[in-house]
Amino acid sequence: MTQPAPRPVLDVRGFRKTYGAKVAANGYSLEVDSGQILGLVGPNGAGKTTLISSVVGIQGFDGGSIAVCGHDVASDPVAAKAGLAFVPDTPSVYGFMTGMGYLDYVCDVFGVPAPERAGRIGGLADRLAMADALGSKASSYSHGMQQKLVLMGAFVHRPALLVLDEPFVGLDPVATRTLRAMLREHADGGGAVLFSSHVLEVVERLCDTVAIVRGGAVRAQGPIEAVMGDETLEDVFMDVMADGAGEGR
Ligand SMILES: Nc1ncnc2c1ncn2[C@@H]1O[C@H](COP(=O)(O)OP(=O)(O)OP(=O)(O)O)[C@@H](O)[C@H]1O
Repeated sequence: MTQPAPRPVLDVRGFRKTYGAKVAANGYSLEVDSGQILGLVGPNGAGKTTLISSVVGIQGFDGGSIAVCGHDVASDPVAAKAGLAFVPDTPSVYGFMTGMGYLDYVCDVFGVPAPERAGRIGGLADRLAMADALGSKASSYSHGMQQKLVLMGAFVHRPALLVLDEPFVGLDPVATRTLRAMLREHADGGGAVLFSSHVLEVVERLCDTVAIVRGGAVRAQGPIEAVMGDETLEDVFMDVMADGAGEGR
């Protein structure tokens, strides 16, 4: 990133989303500052993808506001999207494009200067063991390779905010370790990260802050040490699940 991002990089206030009678987000707030990684955890159907979909602008919402780098996603969506990259839970790439063609396309969309592209792409390809694959069509890639390509596309334009839905699913152990390091470096370089995961050990190791959602509500959030106290994140998660068991998820 060339300029320090405004604080907070992601500002979610009073976020409310319903699907018919189903309340998938009940009006909660959360923030991610520059330098921070926020882990979003919760059981299946808790509302994690709902939040992420609204943050990245692929789904509207019913109440509250979301701003990325100070740009409101509803009233200024292009500016908000220019500041973020999104990695969905299922990689979706154009199979007819080569990996290099896809990355070049992403660089075009986000205005990555041409002289910088080869260096950035080469560096990411080396780290994620994708150098030999970029000349092949994405349709020939395995699931994990497609995931790596989408990750490369997210990192290549150096967004202020990285939003990732279950980013570790499908990655091999080496790539998992590499991605953890890349997310940490992104934050340490002044970026912000929001990601969802069911792998609590990864969240515990990697994140600065955590939000535990259940039934469309944030049940616990804050600095990860404060949320965990003397327990593991798994213990706290189980406490949250047990508390109010029988409520809708
Ligand atoms: N398009 C939709 N139409 C109706 N209900 C939906 C829709 N998308 C999500 N929901 C409901 O909203 C709630 C939250 O779903 P969401 O996908 O956000 O959960 P999640 O935390 O991402 O779950 P998972 O961990 O299983 O991916 C669930 O009850 C789900 O059934």
